[in-house]
Amino acid sequence: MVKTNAQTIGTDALGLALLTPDEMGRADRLAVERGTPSLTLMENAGRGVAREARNLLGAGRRVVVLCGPGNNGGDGFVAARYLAEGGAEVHVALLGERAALEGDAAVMAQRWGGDVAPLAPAAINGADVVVDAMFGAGLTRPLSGVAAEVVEALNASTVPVLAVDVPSGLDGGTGQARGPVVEATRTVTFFRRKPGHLLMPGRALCGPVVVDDIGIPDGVLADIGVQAWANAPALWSTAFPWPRLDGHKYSRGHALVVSGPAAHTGAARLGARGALRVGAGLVTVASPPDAIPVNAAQLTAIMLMAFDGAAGLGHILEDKRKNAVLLGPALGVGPPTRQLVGTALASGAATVLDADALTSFADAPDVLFAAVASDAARSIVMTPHDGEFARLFPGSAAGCKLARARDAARRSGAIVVLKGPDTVVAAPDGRAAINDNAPPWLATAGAGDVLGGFVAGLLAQGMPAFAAACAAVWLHGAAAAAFGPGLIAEDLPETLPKVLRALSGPDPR
Ligand SMILES: NC(=O)C1=CN([C@@H]2O[C@H](COP(=O)(O)OP(=O)(O)OC[C@H]3O[C@@H](n4cnc5c(N)ncnc54)[C@H](O)[C@@H]3O)[C@@H](O)[C@H]2O)[C@H](O)CC1
Ligand SMILES: [K+]
Repeated sequence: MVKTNAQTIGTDALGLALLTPDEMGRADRLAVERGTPSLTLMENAGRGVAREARNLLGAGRRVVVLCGPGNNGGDGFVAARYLAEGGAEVHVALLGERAALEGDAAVMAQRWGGDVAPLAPAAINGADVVVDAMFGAGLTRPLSGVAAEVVEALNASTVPVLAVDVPSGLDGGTGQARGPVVEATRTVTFFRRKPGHLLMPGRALCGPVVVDDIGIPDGVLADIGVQAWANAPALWSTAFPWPRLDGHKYSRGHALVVSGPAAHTGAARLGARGALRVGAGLVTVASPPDAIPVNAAQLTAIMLMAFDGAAGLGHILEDKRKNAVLLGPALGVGPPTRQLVGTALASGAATVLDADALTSFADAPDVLFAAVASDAARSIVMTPHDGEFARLFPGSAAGCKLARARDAARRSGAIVVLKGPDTVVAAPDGRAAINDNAPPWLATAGAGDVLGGFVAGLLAQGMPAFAAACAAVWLHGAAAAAFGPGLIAEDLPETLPKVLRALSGPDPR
């Protein structure tokens, strides 16, 4: 087990660690300090690139390797050598002078021994596959000049492109491109993925990412102090509230979901259904008087309680068995909802704030953050989409999604789930998980309501907030993927059991 941030991450979660380009450079250096020559790292990296290029080459023969002026290019020279030794027709094109190459890259260029042409758009003509070894972790500014022209030619062609480490032009730390960027068919990277391999548009630009072991020992991760992970069951399964033989519905918590008025009750029922399906022992919808008939007509195992205003909600939450509350969807934006949020936060129950519960504080975020900070130990999760996020955290509206979510979690004191195709879950202490299993058809009305219910249901069962938010986001994506296109929000809770079975938790004890 590796202890990090007072959180025990199972050793099988080590594979989920995400390293920034700087952290990756540190991993390289630590590996060298521990006895693996950097040339060996590059040899191993280039050999893996050659393997992946051969896979893409298929029946073709002509490989063009585009090399940049640094060690990304060094990887390319190694790959060229292996591909030529394997019988491919290999052409290398280099940005800059061969004599200007330094260090490991210069050594590998020397070992290549074959011709090296100047980098130019025409270099890719007739290629059956192109290896993009121009820029990797050392990118410092947008591509320009001939590199930009080559990228433009590549993206206009249909030739398969294998990117080395990251597609040239992509910032491996942020997943963003500040200028021309290669649209790769596949990417091969080394030791661990970077946040930019999972964050959009990086994930789309990389294509499938292959992670090769090049001889860097996992032990370096403890020295680096990993703060970001890819979201997957290995990250949170040890904290997942699998049912126990001696359990009963009261031992599995009681989630409360606050309903909107009569014409806006579906969101609460979607959340409630999600909370029940994910395992909360009991779920109650708290309904304003005018919505009682419509909610009552549509609820079965989910219970119903009437409340009228913040005082009424406070009265319900005096019953501490209701230990998790979800509010926001379809409540309406304005002071009444702000009062409901204040009541929920004051109750001590684990709280999930979504939609209108967030937007209602758009003109006074610090009021919300003060209420959240009042009990920092409590489990509070915010689940904004980009629009709600921009209203609450206007200063963090642009830039790297990972950094924005972390900044928001630190400022608010809550777990922040910044939703999207690359949902980021961030904790105030800097821990973050990036989720990459959500299919595009998850973007459907009400899906966010179900996600809030999954979070509330896991919190009700006592799961720690960061782990609960990561698990809920992953289950949400997995249920959508399992169902397939044509998904509507109502299908998510009903597909969850199939996903939970596949997770195959420990035999009940
Ligand atoms: N043992 C090792 O070092 C290993 C390294 N790996 C590979 O190394 C690269 C990172 O190499 P690095 O030399 O740091 O940077 P790049 O090759 O990505 O960039 C080259 C060089 O280019 C300059 N530069 C940056 N941006 C631009 C730009 N827009 N236009 C022109 N020039 C630019 C800058 O000076 C850079 O230094 C890593 O990605 C791996 O592929 C192996 O993976 C493992 C062993
Ligand atoms: K590259």
